[in-house]
This record gives sequence, structure tokens and C-alpha cells, in this order.
Amino acid sequence: MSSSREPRTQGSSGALGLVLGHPFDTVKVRLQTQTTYRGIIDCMVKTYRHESLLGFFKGMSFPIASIAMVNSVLFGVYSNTLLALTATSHRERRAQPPSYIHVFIAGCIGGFVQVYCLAPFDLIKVRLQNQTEPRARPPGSPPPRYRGPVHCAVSIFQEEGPRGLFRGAWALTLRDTPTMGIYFVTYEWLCRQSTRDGQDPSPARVLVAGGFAGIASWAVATPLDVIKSRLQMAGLKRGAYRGVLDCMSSDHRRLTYVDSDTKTIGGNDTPKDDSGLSHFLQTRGDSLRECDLFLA
Ligand SMILES: CN(C)C(=N)NCCC[C@H](N)C(=O)O
Repeated sequence: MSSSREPRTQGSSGALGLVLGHPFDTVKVRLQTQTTYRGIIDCMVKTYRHESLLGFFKGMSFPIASIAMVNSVLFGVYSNTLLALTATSHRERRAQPPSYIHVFIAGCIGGFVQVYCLAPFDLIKVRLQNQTEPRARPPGSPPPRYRGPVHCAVSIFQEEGPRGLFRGAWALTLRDTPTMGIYFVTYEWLCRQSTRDGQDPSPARVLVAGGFAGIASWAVATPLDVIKSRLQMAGLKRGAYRGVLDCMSSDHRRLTYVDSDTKTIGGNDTPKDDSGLSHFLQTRGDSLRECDLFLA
């Protein structure tokens, strides 16, 4: 898991996985944060009709640019923590495998540290994924709130301050600290089960073990991933949620989002037509700035 070549390998395989997985990630993020979709298929159909295939790839550039760095931090911290805990190098570890508790602790620390590299990139990704404007905008339609990842980063910095770039970081920490521990323990266990003592696992086994470790860790990570995405979408100043616990216990439907297809607002008090919508926007004022993100 931790030879000197690994961060680079992890970076390029991570980037490939990211391109393949990003369309699904976009659907996941939209379902987590918007109330207007009836389910996965509805979200896919609406996204394709309204934004074409490119809609599924919104917000992908920063994650691609940062994945190598984020993975280097994760695997570097994991490997060095394991080294400190077990006093064995990567080579010695095959003959003298570390205990699962050491693997878990090193994974948790790796997950904890990588959050602070990942958080701003993940925030920008989520905000851009939630912009549902079509590629070719009809003349006169309002521009999207963020023109791209750099504009998004600068706008968040200006509107919400440096802390704004770390919005949702607490939930991300709670999501990634234990689940990266689970990831590495599952990975190690599967490699050890499928490999003779003292031997390195074959590339195919590494792939399968990594895949199952990903499934196990994401199964546990998903509830906090929902909270993280909702906190990231709620701007720091508007105080839609007071924190992780408040977000967990709040009814998400009280937040209002504009559906870009129907121009109606998702939520409990949804106006049904355009005049209802503009009246609603006028009367709700600042609390509805969030809707900018979803207006086509
Ligand atoms: C199992 N877990 C929680 C993880 N693998 N965490 C790191 C994932 C980082 C990735 N770019 C994402 O947020 O999708």
C-alpha cells in the first residue's frame, strides 16, 4: 500500500476513477441537496435533457487537478503513521504484518489529515455540480452564479470569507476519519486472505481488495456525506443550519430550491407557476439567494 511509487500510481488511477465516477457523483450530489428530483432516473433524465451529457461532468476539473495531491497526503500520512506505530518499513510489513488496530489508527489519521486538503476542492465541486444551467443559455437568461471553479473559489472567499471555503469540513472530517480506517482495514484483510504469507498481492487482487474496501467504507460514509453536501450548499452567512447536528435533525424540505426545468421551487411551500414563483422570490428576499444556484 505504501511504496514510494504509490502516491503517483494512486494519483493517476484516482484520476481515471474520478472521470468514470463523476457523472454518478453529480447525480448523487443533486439528489442529496435538491428536493425536486423523484429519484435517480428522474435526475438523470432531467440533467441530460436540460444540460446534455456535459451536465454530468460539471465541477470535475478541480477534483482532477487535486486528486494526486490529496491521495499523496492520504497515503503518505497513512504509511508514515504505520511506520511510527509498528517500526517496520513497507518491505518488512509483508513478513511481519501490522495489527488491524494499527492499520485502523493509521487509516483514521490519514483520513483526518487529507480532509483539510480535500475540503475546499470538494466544496467547489459540490457548488458547481448543483448549477443546473444548460450549456447554451437562451438569450436574456441570467448567467449561472459561478462561471467556473476559479470564479467559484474567489466568490466564496469574497462572500463568505476564508472560512467559507471550509464549509462542511466538520462533516467531512466525521465522514472520512473513521471510514478511511475502515477502508484500510478492509483492504489489508482482503489482501491477506487472498495472498500467501510473506508475498505481495497480485495487481488483480489489489484491484478487487480496493474495490470492496471502497464499497465497505462508502456504505458507512454515506449518511455523513449527505450532511456534508447539504452544509456545503448552505452558505455560511445565511445560517440555514447551525451545524452538523442541526443539519441532521432539520427537515431539508424547508429549504427551497428552484427546479431549472419547471421553474418551480422545491420545498413545502412550492409555488406552482411563474407568477407564484416571482412573488415567492420577492417576498422571501435574501433567504432565497440559494435559489440563484439552481435558476436556469
Ligand atoms: C470512503 N471515503 C469516505 C473516502 N474514500 N473518502 C475520500 C474520498 C474523496 C473523494 N474525492 C470523494 O469525496 O468522493
